[in-house]
Amino acid sequence: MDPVELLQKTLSVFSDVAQGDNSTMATATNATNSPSSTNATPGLSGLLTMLLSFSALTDWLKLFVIGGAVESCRRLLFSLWRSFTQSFWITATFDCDDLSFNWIMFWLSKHPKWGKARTLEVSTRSFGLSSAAVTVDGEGDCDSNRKLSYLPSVSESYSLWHKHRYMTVIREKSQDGFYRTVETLQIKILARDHRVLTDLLLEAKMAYQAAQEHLISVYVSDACNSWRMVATRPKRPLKSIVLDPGLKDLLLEDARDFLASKSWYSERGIPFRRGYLLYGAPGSGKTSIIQSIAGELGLDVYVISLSRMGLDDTGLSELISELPEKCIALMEDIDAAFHRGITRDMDENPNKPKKPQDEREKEKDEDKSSRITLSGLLNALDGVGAQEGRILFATTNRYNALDPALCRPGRMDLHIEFKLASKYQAEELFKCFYMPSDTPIPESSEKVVEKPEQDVDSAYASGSSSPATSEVRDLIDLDCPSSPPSTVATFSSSSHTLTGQTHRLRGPKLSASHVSALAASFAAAIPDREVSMASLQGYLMMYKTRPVEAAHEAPAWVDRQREERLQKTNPTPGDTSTS
Ligand SMILES: Nc1ncnc2c1ncn2[C@@H]1O[C@H](COP(=O)(O)OP(=O)(O)OP(=O)(O)O)[C@@H](O)[C@H]1O
Repeated sequence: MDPVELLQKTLSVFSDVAQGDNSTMATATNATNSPSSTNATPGLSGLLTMLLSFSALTDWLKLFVIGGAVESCRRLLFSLWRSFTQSFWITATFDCDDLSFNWIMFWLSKHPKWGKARTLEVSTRSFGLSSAAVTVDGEGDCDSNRKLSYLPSVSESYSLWHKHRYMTVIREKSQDGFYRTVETLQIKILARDHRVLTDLLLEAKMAYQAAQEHLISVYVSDACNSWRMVATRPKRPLKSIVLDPGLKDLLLEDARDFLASKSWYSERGIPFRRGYLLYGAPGSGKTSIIQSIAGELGLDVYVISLSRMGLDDTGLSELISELPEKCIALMEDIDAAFHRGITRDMDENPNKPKKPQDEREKEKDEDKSSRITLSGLLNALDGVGAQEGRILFATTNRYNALDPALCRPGRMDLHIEFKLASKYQAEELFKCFYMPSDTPIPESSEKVVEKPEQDVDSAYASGSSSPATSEVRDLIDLDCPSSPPSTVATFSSSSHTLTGQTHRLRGPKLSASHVSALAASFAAAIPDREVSMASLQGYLMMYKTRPVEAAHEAPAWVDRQREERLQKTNPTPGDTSTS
């Protein structure tokens, strides 16, 4: 039909309808006694009849159908095109809560692209790798392994080439349901083969692990009972911990052997878990040896705090079942979880003044907040949900207070006592402190004592300026055992030859044999099993750069310690200063 004709018809219909309506209204107004509304019906019904018989309607319908089909085709083609183009890309998204996010961000931070980018983010983040102070390139002391890094900016799209592959990078930040800022990173790689992404991830992970080589990661549980990495700690060298002969090897070899025996355990149907209970005097090295073993075995440490507010048996089970297969789970002061209220101090010293009221109230509140029961702990440790492959270390100062069920083999397989310092430990600790860094510390002190004790005194009197021998290839180096000697300004004082200006270079030059002699003299002054290794360390710290004095003053220090202990156990009436 001709459009003009169509328009004319439509207009005439509308005018008919309008006329019909007007006549209806006039009839209703003029003839009130016999209101007749039937006059309106012919108008509407006429319109409907006309519309239905109207051939244009079919044309309209055709128009809708054809239009709909065209739009559907357009959309289909568009999505096909998108799928086609996407088939050339691999799109990977990394969530900030996932460990892979750290790998890829660390890898990105090392990419040269950001050194030239015009828009970028400057960041001091270490991605869980280091807590060292941040240094900027060109800064004086750039030894630090933690540098200011350049990263892609948020909400910008970047393109870069890596190993002849084109990729784009987009970082996004948003808020989750808890108003927490969540960050995601999207990497699109122009490649069809998935191996490209796997290779990239592997590369990022290896780079991350290489940077992590000297660190252990420490995880704690959050309020949602998920593990969260909170810190990285430098690996503590095993040789820096002095225990009775054989103890370190026993622990380390046992743990190493366990990790290598998965099939042995499964063949015999024994749960693949190992527990160590380290108990004994405070400050005797329990925590330190665990940190060191974690470093030696390359395992991360998962700290299970049984007294954490809100943690109940279910939460504990969840946490333990979510431990990774190879890790160290650490429960410190395991006795405290069930015997709070009896503090160590009260145990050791019944005469100790009572704690203030508010502190006791706080402790009571903590008691209420911890909902772990012994049976809950026992089930979590070796119930059906307990993780396989984990090594559990538990420490306590009150061995006898522990429930036998907790200590039984299967839960705690090895019980190792850590005692107060022996003479042997005192001597070795002294050597650890003062032995020139590249001199191996001999295992047995007896073999290396070359100088008689009077030599020590005379050395002290003469200012310890023993001539440097070929054994002394480095200065006494406390902080950085493996760092090379720096240029040194040497000068003599009345008592010592002091060298350099920095802390680590201020020690007197002593030969290994001289240090051994001083160590023997020191050990002779330290009574067996009377002071803790932590107090010995504290004492030696006061003489960081004065080994001769440290050895010489030791007897007086021991006397003072004894006096203090005596005072603590028998305080003079009215004296509240001891704490
Ligand atoms: N055997 C040791 N060899 C070297 N250093 C030690 C030794 N024992 C303790 N120390 C030093 O004493 C400090 C405390 O040690 P650590 O925390 O390991 O003791 P602990 O037995 O776990 O104490 P607590 O039972 O109070 O937790 C650390 O700084 C550590 O360097």
